[in-house]
Amino acid sequence: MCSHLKHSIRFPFFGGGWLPSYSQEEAQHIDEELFSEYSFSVDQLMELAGQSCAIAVAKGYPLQSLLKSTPRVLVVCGPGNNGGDGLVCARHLKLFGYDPTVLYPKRPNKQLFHNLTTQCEKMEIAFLSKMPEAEEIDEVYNLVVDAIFGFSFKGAVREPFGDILSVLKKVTVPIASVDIPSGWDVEKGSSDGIQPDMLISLTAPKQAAAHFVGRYHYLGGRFVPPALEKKYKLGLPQYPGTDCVCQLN
Ligand SMILES: NC(=O)C1=CN([C@@H]2O[C@H](COP(=O)(O)OP(=O)(O)OC[C@H]3O[C@@H](n4cnc5c(N)ncnc54)[C@H](OP(=O)(O)O)[C@@H]3O)[C@@H](O)[C@H]2O)[C@@H](O)CC1
Ligand SMILES: [K+]
Repeated sequence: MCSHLKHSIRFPFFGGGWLPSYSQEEAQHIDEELFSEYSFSVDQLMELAGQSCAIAVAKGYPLQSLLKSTPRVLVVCGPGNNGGDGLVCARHLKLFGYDPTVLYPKRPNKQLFHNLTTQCEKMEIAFLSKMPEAEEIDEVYNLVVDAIFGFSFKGAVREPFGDILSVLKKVTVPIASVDIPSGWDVEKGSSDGIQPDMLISLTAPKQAAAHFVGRYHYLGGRFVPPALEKKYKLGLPQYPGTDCVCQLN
């Protein structure tokens, strides 16, 4: 376990101050420790993470500001826990009055993901069988939630996600990325990757967040116990009041 952070970059956050960012390995250690030492379950943290993503989306793109006549949002979910955050986010967006549609092309055979999928279906959230073309997305949806890959993404993108990311590079509606813009190297970012308008960093920003140039950067996942924050020198900002997201830019 590493509790000493060697590679943090610092960047300013809303209201003043600085926040360190974390390497892929550091993010994975923090994640593991939350489950092993602090006895959280994945379901618990995923619910809080996904709900904070929905709240950040609602703050950045309020219902009354949407340009289309129906509040449709496309939520693209990947095969890991980032995709699970997307399913939770879709469910909470529905509760907030949005009309989410989910694309979930590679579904892991695990009870957690079956449950999250059923919960969405029972809330009459539609699932697409294929990725729409960029023009159709621009025409039908107000924004896209990118929950394809998070901090475990590595190497060249494998299909079907290569094609999906190619479409997302062409859309002109805003993209809100969960934890990391999908397809970006978790530490170095990607100059020719998708360029989200919103990034919701979970627990703490990863190093790639330093390359984010969109309008809204939120921190979500207000579940870090103080002792863990101290051990990893997370230096998290003060969340306002009882809010579970904090705007960083
Ligand atoms: N403590 C926290 O902060 C919390 C974090 N949470 C969330 O968890 C996220 C991390 O989740 P994670 O570890 O499951 O991995 P994630 O990034 O979703 O992707 C793994 C999947 O992607 C695949 N894959 C990888 N590379 C690929 C490639 N090149 N091309 C194609 N596929 C590729 C890989 O496939 P495989 O290697 O199995 O084929 C695997 O199936 C984190 O970012 C945050 O959103 C919250 O839910 C809870 C609290
Ligand atoms: K993502």
